[in-house]
Amino acid sequence: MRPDLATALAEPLLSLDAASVHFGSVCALQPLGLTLSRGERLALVGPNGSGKTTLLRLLHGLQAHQGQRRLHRPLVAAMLFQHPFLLRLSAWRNLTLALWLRGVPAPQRAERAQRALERVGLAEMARRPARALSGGQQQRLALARAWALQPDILFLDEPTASLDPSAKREVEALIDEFARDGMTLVMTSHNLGQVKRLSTRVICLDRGRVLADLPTEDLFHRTDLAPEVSLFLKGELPWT
Ligand SMILES: Nc1ncnc2c1ncn2[C@@H]1O[C@H](COP(=O)(O)OP(=O)(O)OP(=O)(O)O)[C@@H](O)[C@H]1O
Repeated sequence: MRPDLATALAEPLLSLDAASVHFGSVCALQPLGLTLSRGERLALVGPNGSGKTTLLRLLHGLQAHQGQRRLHRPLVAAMLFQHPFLLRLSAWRNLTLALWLRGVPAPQRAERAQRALERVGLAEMARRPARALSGGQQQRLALARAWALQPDILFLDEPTASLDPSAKREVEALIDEFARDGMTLVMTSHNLGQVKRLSTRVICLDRGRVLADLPTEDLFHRTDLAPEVSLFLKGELPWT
C-alpha cells in the first residue's frame, strides 16, 4: 500500500470512550470504546434489539449517552435510512433543498444536484415527484442527496433491507463506489453477504454488548471466534 494512503487510512475521525446508552431501565449499549478511522467501512451486526441502530446513532452524534464521544476534526456526516425520507417535491427539489439546508451557496447547488443525479443514474428523473419513484430509485435519490453533501462519513441503517434483489445490487454498487472514492462508511445490516461484500471491519453486538470487533475477513475465516459470534453467524445463514 502507498504510504500516503496508509497514513490517510489511519487518520482517526471519531472515538467513543466508555460510552453507553440507557433508555429508562433498559441498557441498550454497555460502555464501549472504539475509534473510527478515515476510509474504514464498519458494519454493525447482531440480532434484533442488540443495539446496532443505537450504536449507529451514537456514532453519528444523534443519541444521548453517558461517557465520551469525541470528534478528532470537524466532520460532515450524512445518513441513509432503510426507508428514505423524501419530501413531496421533485427529485431535483429534494436535492437542492438538502443543499440549501446545509448552507451550500446558490450557484453551487444546481451544479452539485446535477452531478449527484448523474452519479446515481437518475438525471432523467430530475423533474419527477420523488415519492412517485420506485423503491430502488428512491433509495438511489437518497444516496444522491447524501453524496451531494460530500460527507466524510456516510451512516447507513439497513440501506437495502426493503429493496428487491436488482435494486439491492444497484444500491450496493453505489455504496461501494462511494467508499472507493474515500468516503468512510458505518452501516447496520442483517445481510451477512452484504457485510462481506461492503465492509472491512465488523462489530458484533448482542444485548448491547460488543462481542467482537475485527476485520471482516476474520469474521468469516477465523475458527476461534467467541461461541456467541459463531452461533450468530450460523443463525443468519444463508447470507445472500
Ligand atoms: N427510543 C427507545 N426507547 C426505549 N427503548 C429503546 C429505544 N430505542 C431502542 N430501544 C431499545 O434498545 C435496544 C436496542 O435497540 P436497537 O434499535 O439499537 O437494536 P437493533 O440491533 O438496531 O435492532 P433491529 O435489528 O431490530 O433494528 C432494544 O432493546 C430496544 O428495544
